[in-house]
Order: sequence, then structure tokens, then C-alpha cells
Amino acid sequence: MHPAERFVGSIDQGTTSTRFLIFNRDGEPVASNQVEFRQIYPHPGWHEHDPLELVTSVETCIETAVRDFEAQGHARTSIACVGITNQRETTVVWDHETGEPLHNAIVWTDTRSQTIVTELKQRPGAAALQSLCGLPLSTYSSATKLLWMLAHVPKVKAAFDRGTLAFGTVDAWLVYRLNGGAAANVFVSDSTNASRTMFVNLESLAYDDTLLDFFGIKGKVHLPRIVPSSDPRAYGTIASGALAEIPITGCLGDQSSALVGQKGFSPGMAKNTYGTGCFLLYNVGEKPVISKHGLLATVAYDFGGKPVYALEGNIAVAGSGVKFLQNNLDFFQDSTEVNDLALSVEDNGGCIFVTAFSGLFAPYWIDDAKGTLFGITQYTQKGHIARATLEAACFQTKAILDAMEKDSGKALSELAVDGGMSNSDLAMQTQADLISIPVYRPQMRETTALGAAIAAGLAVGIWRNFAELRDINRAGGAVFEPQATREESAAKFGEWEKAVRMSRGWVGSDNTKNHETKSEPPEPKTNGTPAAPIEKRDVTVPRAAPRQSQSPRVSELVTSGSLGATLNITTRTLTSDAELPPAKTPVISISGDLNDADEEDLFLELRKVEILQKLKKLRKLKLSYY
Ligand SMILES: Nc1ncnc2c1ncn2[C@@H]1O[C@H](COP(=O)(O)OP(=O)(O)O)[C@@H](O)[C@H]1O
Ligand SMILES: O=P(O)(O)OC[C@H](O)CO
Repeated sequence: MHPAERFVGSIDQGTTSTRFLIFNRDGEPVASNQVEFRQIYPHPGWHEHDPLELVTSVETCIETAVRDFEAQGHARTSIACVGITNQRETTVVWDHETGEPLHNAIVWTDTRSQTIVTELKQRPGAAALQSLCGLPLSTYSSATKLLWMLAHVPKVKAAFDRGTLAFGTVDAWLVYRLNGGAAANVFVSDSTNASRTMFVNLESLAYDDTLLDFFGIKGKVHLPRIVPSSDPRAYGTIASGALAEIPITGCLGDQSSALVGQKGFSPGMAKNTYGTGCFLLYNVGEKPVISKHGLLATVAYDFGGKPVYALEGNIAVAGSGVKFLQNNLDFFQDSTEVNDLALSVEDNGGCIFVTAFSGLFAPYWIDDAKGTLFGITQYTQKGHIARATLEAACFQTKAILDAMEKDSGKALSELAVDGGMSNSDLAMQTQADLISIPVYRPQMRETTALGAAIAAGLAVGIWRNFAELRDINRAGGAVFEPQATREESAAKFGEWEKAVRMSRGWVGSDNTKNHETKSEPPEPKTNGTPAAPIEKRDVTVPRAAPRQSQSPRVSELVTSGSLGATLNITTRTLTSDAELPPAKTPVISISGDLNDADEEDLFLELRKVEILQKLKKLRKLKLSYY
């Protein structure tokens, strides 16, 4: 069949929905289907998906889209190949012998491994990890999610001990199941996904013994074979359903896929995808750049020759902030309404929403921040909060671009955008204003799915090179030119940075239970039927560093803070838990001249003391300052 008569299917398995699109050789979607699936929130900060539901959502989308495709007079046999793109880091475990999942997938947004991360950071060798794998130790990567399961889920630990534990990111799980599971045992992951686990060396794109040793899993877990993102054979063929026997020939993590879909093939090109989260990838060419300013180094794509790398800035909450307004606060019925609600007011009315639902990711990496809304007065309307929600992703994008400029030494001249939230004109205009460069939004916004289609199509000759892709999705895009002055933008950004500083220190300082170690799980909160209960165990991470035998005295920790020379701190009766007599109330007095900056620092210090109070279970702690 002539390439022009052949089509490419693309599975886009995202955080909140799954899509299947069928593209023609001009990169136009001719049929598609999208379904949402359950989001499972068993505790604050926890986020799970049912791995079998992910597979079912893919199968449903394929069946529906292919029916539509055939109804248009096409033959399903004209679909030459299928590409897969997927949410990254989300961690799936299954039994290598039976192919059955052993736990719900832990989603990339989930912060339950916080204690494990804190402990890992104290181990020898922790500081060197990022230079090997490009990622900082955080709750975000798959590695710490796997360690959490090993520590807390007996079924997972038992499989680990038996030697039958299989681990994979969503790409590996889908490829495995679509090929027929344990019977076919096609167990592979593409470089862009595998490099998000913290197990893979960024230069060699192979599992790294130092990393596997660090996490205590070397030789003990079945890991998928790492293969290029575009390959005619490695990913096998779909075993059943509407696309039975069609080969899977491309696979990319969704953010890499969006870069490919935007055709960001040259160093210096960048794209920002505003989906559930928001991810800015900047092509740095054939050598990875390890960031000194809070960004990640990642594989942009690996099409069989030399891999291409990117600097990545990631924001945990973008469209999910909009969903929060919809689902949790009942602001509107559909995400598309956020734009009009935000336009119902002139500006944010002084509101700044640090949407740190999973802490703050790049470039801040603040684990102990929580979502914090500043500037509320009697004047505040829903519209102000809607604006502040959209602006939060734009402010973080600005912070990421500043960091990228420092790392790369180059300033970006235009930002290409896509993803659900990029449909908001107001958000995109705000973005252009804040970064003072034009924002380009293509007409066809399914660039993530297009990227996987390109990877798959290149493997089988639908397209033979990048030059043949040049005209795809070029016409009809929108450009948002900056309208604010740099001074106005800088002033707004200054407010945001102040809000970020003040959003720190909330994790562990509230009255919610420590679910990781103590509580029995309640019925999980989901958008569908309840999930299976989680089996609890004590937290033990393999090869943990010995705990410090004596907790430092609270007073030492407080006075080592950065309060500045003008402040005096007097600490009375401030002792650690063991030394505290039952009825005594320790008091900290802090005095001195406070200018504005000091006051902020002081506030942070007081937050730390409050946290210590919780951590060390001090019965009462009176804080006073004047
Ligand atoms: N018109 C819109 N304005 C603002 N946000 C939107 C709009 N449409 C969708 N969204 C947001 O975009 C997100 C979905 O985008 P998508 O790119 O499909 O994400 P994912 O791949 O992470 O599932 C949702 O969180 C939704 O709230
Ligand atoms: O589902 P998205 O589009 O927000 O992407 C999720 C990312 O891949 C997580 O790293």
C-alpha cells in the first residue's frame, strides 16, 4: 500500500484520560475517542490508578475510534502501526509469572514516599544520583514509589522475595498487556520512560548498577528491557480486539512525545504542555545537561541513532488545579468554563494561589509546601480564584524559563504550547505577558498523540525523515504576543515568589494523620467505585542508613536557623520530648528589630518550630515574638 493510504494509530494514556487517535500521513486525526477513568485518592497526598482500568480504557478507545474510522469507509487494515504515549513515572507492579497487578499504580503526583525520600537523602551516595540519572531524589520518581510498595504492601514484598516482582512504568505495562501479558511476555520500556525511574544512566541509557544498588533492588526485580522510542519489532503486536496483529512500533513518555509532536527537533526549541501538570522541555541536543538550577535532565527522544536530550521543568499542578475548582469547589461544570469565569473579573484582585498540592516541583523542589491561597479579602470572588489558578502554572513556567536560561545560557524566543489548559486564551495571554516572549499554540492540539504517531510511523516508513514532517500542523495556529511591560511582569512575579516562600513548611504541621506509618486506611475517595484496601506494614526501606541515636535538641535546631543578625532568640525550657516534664510549657522568645525581610524569615522559623513541635510531640509550645 502507498504510504499516503496508510494510517497510524496513537494511544495517549494520560493522567486523567485515555485517548486513541488515528492519524493520516498529513498528521491530521481522522478518528478518535477519549475516556476518563477513576482517580483514586485514598488519603491526602495519595493518588492511584487501577492498572487493569488503564488497559480497559485503552481497549475501549481503540474499539470506538476504529468503529468510527470504518464508518468513514476506511479499512482497519490500512492502520499500519500503533504508537503509545503515556503519563510518566506512574509505577505499576505485577507478578512476572501470572501477569496480574499486585497493587494499584502509584501516580506520579503521589507524595506518600516523602519519609522514604527524606531517609534516602541521608544515605551515602545520595548527592551523586542526579548526575547519573538526571533526576533529583523526590517523591516524583518511580524509584521511591516502588520502595514504598516494598515497605508497605506484603503482596509486593512477597513477590520481591520470591523473585517474581515485575516493575514498569505505564508504557511497559500497556505494551505487556496489549501483547497478551505473561504468555507473550513482551517486557520493554522506551528510553524516555525508563529514564524517569531513577534506575537508568542518562548517558548509556542502560540500567546503572550504582543506582540499582542505591535503591537496593539490583538483581531482585524484573525490569523491562530498554529499547529505542521508534522500533519496528521491539514492542510486539496487539494480540486481540479491533487492531489484532497490528504492530506497536513507537513509544514515548508523554512530554517527550509532545516535543516530537511539536517537531522540536533542533537544539534550542522548547514546548510547554499544560495537561494535568505542566511540563516544559527544551531540546539541548546530543549531550545531557545536568541542571544547576532546579531542572531535570531527560531523554527527549531516542530514534535509534544518537539519543537527543532535553532540560525539563515540571509543574505538578496545572489543569488539575482547574479540575480542583470544578470537582472540589463546584465553581463550574466543565474545565472549559474556567476561562470565562476568570474573565468575569479584571484581574486576580490580589489573590495568589500557590497550587502546591504535591509540594512544588521545578525549579523550587519544596516538598513541605501545600496548596496556599493568599490575598483573600471580602472583595474576593470566584473569578479571582479562577484567575489565580490559571496564573499559578504561568508563574511557575516563568520560574522554569529563568532557570533554563541560566542553565543553557540562552534565552528562548518563542514558546510552543499544547495540552488541555492551553485551550484557555486567558491563560496563554497571561503566559506571554509573564515571560515577555510570544506563545505559539498550534491549531491541532493533540500534539502528544501526534508525537507517538510520528515515532511509530518513522519506524515503518510512513515518514522517512524529519523533513517529511515539516508541513504537519503548521497552518492555523494562534500567537499570543506579550502585552504587559517587563516591569509589570516582574512586579507580579515578585508577589508570586513571596507567596512561594510563605507556602513552605505545611507538610507535617497540620492535624491530618500520618498515613504512612500509623492509620488504617479509610475508604478511598475516588471518582468511581472504591479501590481495594491497602495492606499496611511498618516503613522499612532496604539498606536504610542507621538512624541518629539521639535526636538533636529542639533548641539547637531553632537557633541554627537563618534569622539574621538583628534578631535575638532566647530559648527557655526548650527540650526534646524525652526530657520534657509532663506539665511544663516550653517557651521561645524572639525579640529584635524586624524589617520586612526579617519578618518573613521569622515567620518561616516559627513554622519550623511548630513542625518540630509536632514531630517531637512536645505537649505544648508557646511561641511569642515582639
Ligand atoms: N478549556 C480549558 N481551559 C482550561 N483548562 C482546561 C481546558 N480544557 C481542559 N483543561 C484542563 O486540562 C487537563 C486535561 O488536559 P490533558 O492535556 O488532556 O491532560 P492529561 O494528558 O494530563 O490527562 C484537565 O486537568 C483540565 O482541567
Ligand atoms: O498526564 P500529563 O500530561 O499531565 O503528564 C504527566 C507527566 O508525564 C508526568 O511526568
